Amino acid sequence: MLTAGQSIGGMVSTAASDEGCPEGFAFQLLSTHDSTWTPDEAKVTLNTRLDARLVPSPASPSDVRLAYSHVVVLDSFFGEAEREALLSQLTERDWDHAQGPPAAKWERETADTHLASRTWGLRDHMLRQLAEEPSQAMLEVNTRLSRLYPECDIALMPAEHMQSTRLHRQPSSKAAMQATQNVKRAEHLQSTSLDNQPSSKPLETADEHTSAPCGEGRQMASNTAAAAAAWPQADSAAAEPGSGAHVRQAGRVQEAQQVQQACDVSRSAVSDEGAAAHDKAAYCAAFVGNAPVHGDSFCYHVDADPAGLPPSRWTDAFGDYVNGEPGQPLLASLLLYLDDQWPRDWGAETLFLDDEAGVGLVVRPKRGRAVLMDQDILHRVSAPSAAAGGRPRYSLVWKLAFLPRSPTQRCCLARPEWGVPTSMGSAARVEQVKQSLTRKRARQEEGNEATPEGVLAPTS
Ligand SMILES: O=C(O)CCC(=O)C(=O)O
Ligand SMILES: [Fe+2]
Repeated sequence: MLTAGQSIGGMVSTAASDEGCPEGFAFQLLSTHDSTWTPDEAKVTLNTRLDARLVPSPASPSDVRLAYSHVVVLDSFFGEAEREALLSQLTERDWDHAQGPPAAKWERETADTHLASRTWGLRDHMLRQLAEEPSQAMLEVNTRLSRLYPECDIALMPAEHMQSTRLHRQPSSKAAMQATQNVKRAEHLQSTSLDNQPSSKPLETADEHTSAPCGEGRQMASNTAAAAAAWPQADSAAAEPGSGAHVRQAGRVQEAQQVQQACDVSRSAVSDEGAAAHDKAAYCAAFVGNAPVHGDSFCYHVDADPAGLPPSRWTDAFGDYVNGEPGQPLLASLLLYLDDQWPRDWGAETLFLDDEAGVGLVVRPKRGRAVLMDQDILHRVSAPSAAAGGRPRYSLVWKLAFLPRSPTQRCCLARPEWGVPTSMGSAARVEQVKQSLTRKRARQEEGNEATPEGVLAPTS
């Protein structure tokens, strides 16, 4: 374990220590093992950036920086041995997948938001096992990831510390909470808009979210009455800094309505069981298992956004910041597709959206394929087509925090050795502005005019 203070101060240690940190707050670094794998074995199929925006950046000289969200697709990141082992671990060896996932390990209690429909997700005991007893295959994946990003320490996202620690009144209505969240989102968008758009633009964007049948956040299973009791969340909370809209929620549906933004962690359970039936502590997982089947429906969500978390041990330690801020943990997800084969016409692609620009990306499930994404990017599963029959499309997602080793270091999914990432949507527009500034600067230098200043300096 590594404490927040240690990692961010550059004092890397694997000993558990809470010294100088909020009570009980410690990172669980990825466990690794010996491996012969080298990073050049992975094929970089996609290295892209979207969601360009100017954001406050206390660590940057000009107090603002140009932020992007990244999506990286790596093929041959893991081998057949790891894929088979992981799929067996999550199902059963020789399981007949045409019958759906095994009920002993999966339950149909997971949703993108508390309003969204339920789909298959791993049961709590499986999520715990993934976090607490990593299998050989997981150790190999962890090792490969750590080798790919040797300059950062990589930890499981401490989901349990990202839940609100404040007690609040019950919300007057879900709609009120949602509206407040969207005001928060709108404020965030306004403060970060590159085009200096009138305030109606981001607010419209926010309203679309309010009225959409699906809200934000794919949520995990089996959080409990304890979650609702410990972290009730309300309209008053939503109005406070740090309780923004981009948090995935945890909890069975009744609690989720109360907890609202309690915890990220991808998918949430929405069981019919009453809250009183549960007395164990809420379990917020750093893993998510997905098994979408034909007929399911999914919603765009972000996995987590450090600029919009409710007050928690996490925000006590790190405050509110935009993902990718120098010196702060980068929240990123690693997704592995686990099916042996997945023909194109079976669908079930992962979709990524640059909301501002209204364009996106499609990533097809493929054997040995891994996707790395910043957690603040809008994305969703798409359901398998009828052609897939009852067969689920399996994915396993690691929720991670990439920890910089110095206050100025910025962790980034796009590795320098892969070249400048392809810019899409709002990032492509920014690229155009940068090019025109570069041309203007060249003309000004020729004509000896003043040069425009540098927040648009190229970064990945
Ligand atoms: O499996 C996928 O395509 C995406 C899953 C996802 O978004 C999640 O687990 O948070
Ligand atoms: Fe997700």
